Amino acid sequence: MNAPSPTVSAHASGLSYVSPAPDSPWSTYLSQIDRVLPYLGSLARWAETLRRPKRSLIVDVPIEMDDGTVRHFEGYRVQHNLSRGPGKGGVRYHPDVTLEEVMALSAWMTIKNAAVNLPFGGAKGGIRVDPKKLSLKELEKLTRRYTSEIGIVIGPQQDIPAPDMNTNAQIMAWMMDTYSANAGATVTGVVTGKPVHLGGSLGRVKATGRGVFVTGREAARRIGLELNGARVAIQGFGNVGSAAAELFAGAGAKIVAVQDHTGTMANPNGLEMGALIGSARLHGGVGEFRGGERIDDEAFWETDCDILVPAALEGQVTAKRARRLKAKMLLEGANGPTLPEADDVLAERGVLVVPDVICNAGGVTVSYFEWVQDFSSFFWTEDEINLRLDKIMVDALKKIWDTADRHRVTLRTATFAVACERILTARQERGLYP
Ligand SMILES: NC(=O)C1=CN([C@@H]2O[C@H](COP(=O)(O)OP(=O)(O)OC[C@H]3O[C@@H](n4cnc5c(N)ncnc54)[C@H](O)[C@@H]3O)[C@@H](O)[C@H]2O)C=CC1
Ligand SMILES: O=C(O)CCC(=O)C(=O)O
Repeated sequence: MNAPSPTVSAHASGLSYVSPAPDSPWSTYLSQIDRVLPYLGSLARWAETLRRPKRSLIVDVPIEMDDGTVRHFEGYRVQHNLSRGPGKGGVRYHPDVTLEEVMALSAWMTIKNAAVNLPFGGAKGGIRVDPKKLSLKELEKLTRRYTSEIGIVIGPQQDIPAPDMNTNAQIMAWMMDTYSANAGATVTGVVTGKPVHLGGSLGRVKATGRGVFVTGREAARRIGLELNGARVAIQGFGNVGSAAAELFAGAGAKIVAVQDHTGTMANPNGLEMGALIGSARLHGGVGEFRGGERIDDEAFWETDCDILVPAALEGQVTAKRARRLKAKMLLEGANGPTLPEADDVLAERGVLVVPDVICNAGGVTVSYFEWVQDFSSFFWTEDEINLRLDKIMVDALKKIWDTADRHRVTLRTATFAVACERILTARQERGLYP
């Protein structure tokens, strides 16, 4: 009898990763892989490697709450692919986090790290929790216990977490401290995105937004769109969205609409960035800002703009919304914001999509710089970091653009082609026998 095919055995194990729910992040990722296969030549025979995570860890994270009760949270760390180096990718705290979502986020890290040629595989982690409902003490306990639980798979040479949605430098500091306490020595290189006093890198906080701006500026130049005076709409005003907004405004663009979980604010003459950032900080979101008009959340997708930046959650750009967009260019600050069907609509309508796996790679690029600086204990200036970041992003986009022209495909498929060639070549060269 023939051995069962990997697909059959994955089904038999009860995992959902072979037939995910339509429009789920993992199904979006699998469809992106299907689309790149014709451009991989003989390397396509290794494609199954990309369709299954190397290692998925589910952990139970019990903590004592401030009222004395004990609550259990579910946490994850998925290492999607380790062919090119240690796992690398952020940690998300969100009430909707699932294993399947973390699988997709870790897979996009594999593609992203290869697209900008960082010596990393892809990984991601998360806890299903609404951190806004925890006290600071509960948040610290949760982070420390989660770090101890995933301590068996992370490490500066194994897998290096970093911030993602609802996590930040303070959370990275607690993770570093817990890992170090368990290891019996300070190990700064186990996470990136740390505070600068603890081995963090200058420039990391704004690096993802900066990468969105730099790729956006390059793409705009190539399609003849003048940034000075361009109208930009942004969904998500957290780490990524707010940093990108500031840089676009600094280049003379008008931020005409901003949406976050507290509402959507618009002003066709441009929202004043300093005031908006101050108000968002004070009120925990943009919804209380008085320098613009509050509009219906769904109307955001019809904003009269040149550039639209989704910088919040996955699956936001549906086919229906894609048909209504007025933007000439979509810059994916978020991971996985566009569904495959919407990609097709946007391509048909001639809307340029700069995909997540290159557009938001600025964060992990500076995380790589941080990891290198931690190893050498020699720290660079912010100017050095920004210069190196800009060069990596511009060079990577050029290669992707050339690939898109050569194969006559979208920038997303071209980014996957560049990345998958690197990943699968590494896989092939490592061989099959341990
Ligand atoms: N932080 C980083 O370095 C990187 C983040 N990303 C991606 O960028 C996206 C945003 O991440 P961060 O800015 O770090 O997170 P954050 O936690 O700093 O901000 C998230 C923003 O999204 C908004 N948001 C949440 N739910 C929303 C909803 N239903 N509708 C509209 N807005 C909503 C929040 O209000 C907040 O403004 C995520 O997709 C993340 O994976 C990608 C690369 C690196
Ligand atoms: O900085 C990092 O290591 C990862 C950032 C991240 O999670 C992402 O790019 O989606």
